Amino acid sequence: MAVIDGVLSQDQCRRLVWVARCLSVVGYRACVCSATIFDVVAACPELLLDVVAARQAVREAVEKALDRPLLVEFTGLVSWRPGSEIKWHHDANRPYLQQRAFSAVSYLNSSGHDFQGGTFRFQTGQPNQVHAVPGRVVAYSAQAVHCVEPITAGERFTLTLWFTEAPAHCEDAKVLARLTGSPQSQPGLPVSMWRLPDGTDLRLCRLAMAGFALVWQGRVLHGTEDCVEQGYSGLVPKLKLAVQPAVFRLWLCWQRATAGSSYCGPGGDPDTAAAPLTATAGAHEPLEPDGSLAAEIVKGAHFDGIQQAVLALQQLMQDRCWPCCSTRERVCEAHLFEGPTPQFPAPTCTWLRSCELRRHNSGAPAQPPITADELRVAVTASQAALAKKCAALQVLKPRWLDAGALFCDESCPSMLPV
Ligand SMILES: O=C(O)CCC(=O)C(=O)O
Ligand SMILES: [Fe+2]
Repeated sequence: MAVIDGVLSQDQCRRLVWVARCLSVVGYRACVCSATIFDVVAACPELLLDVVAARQAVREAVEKALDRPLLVEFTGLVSWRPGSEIKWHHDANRPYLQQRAFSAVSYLNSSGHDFQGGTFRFQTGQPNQVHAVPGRVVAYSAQAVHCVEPITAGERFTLTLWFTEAPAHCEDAKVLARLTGSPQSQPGLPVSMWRLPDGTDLRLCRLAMAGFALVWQGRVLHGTEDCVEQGYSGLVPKLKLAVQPAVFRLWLCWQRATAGSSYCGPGGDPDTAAAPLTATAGAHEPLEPDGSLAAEIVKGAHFDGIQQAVLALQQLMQDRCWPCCSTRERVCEAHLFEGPTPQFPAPTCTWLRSCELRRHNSGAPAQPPITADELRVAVTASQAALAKKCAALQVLKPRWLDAGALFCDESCPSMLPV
């Protein structure tokens, strides 16, 4: 294991925190939100520049410290809110994670200052604990047992990289494929990954965050119910997809209930979080919707099971609107749906040149690194494709996107890299 300081600059950390705030969604574990590199590609490809530069700096620092070449298998920005923790575990503890060889967690903000708790501990060896300092990286074998103590206040941000030595599991080719629009199959996660112990189904939360709901037998589903989970083709009546602003408010309640006071809505005040939505997205609807409130059933959209519905919606939205639908991130959404076309700033091109996405080392297939021009073309193409898809998807646009109630954390850097 190694603790390396100063890998990322304060400014890089600040920008990554902002990217995480913009794009992260529920789905990893309770009270934790995360944005994978694919979420960044999907929602706002220009923000990839920050992520790729940081990812490369961390990879190089870890390769040097561990004295071996590494391939990135997973890149994620993670926001840990009060109530979150991970008990003793190692990072390759699932049959489908056996390719994972090393882990590197980069801290983006400070324990004791930006958040309380959240100490990282190793079960054996030295150092046995690591405190978060912006720019600090802790790297360790994926087999090393460690934990993160509960976060008790504030929000803890990390950039988590997992490394593999198996070229087939390297993430880079998939990132490039996404950027250039090549079809990319998404391996399904085991259903258990989507369920919280209280029965809350994170897929339904994601749907709700996007302003959609699944309706079955006239009522909105909140938790997974085995009868609809199975996805057997004989399911009658079928699940229906509804546009459901009231469910969105339910999600806010769930988020508040699980995250305590950490949920930071518009203006930063948890109690006012729902206000702009109430004003614009169905002020008269009671908090607990029933099936009759699923006002706009999207015509013809019915499914045999939750996973099928979620995947279909995801595909329908071309994987693109999906991750940018959390409440605090309407800046990005507006940017994507309604805002001016962002310009790709010239200075970043020079900067990009050093940021190869693709590795060519011993085991990996030899590929030339992506050039700034190639990435620029890919980004432009993906933005154009996005604009077209969004235009075609107006019918599915969640109502609350019309709210125009944009907000921005004052500590945010400007929307575009400079
Ligand atoms: O955030 C950290 O310090 C470690 C996170 C971790 O152990 C994990 O995501 O598996
Ligand atoms: Fe871990």
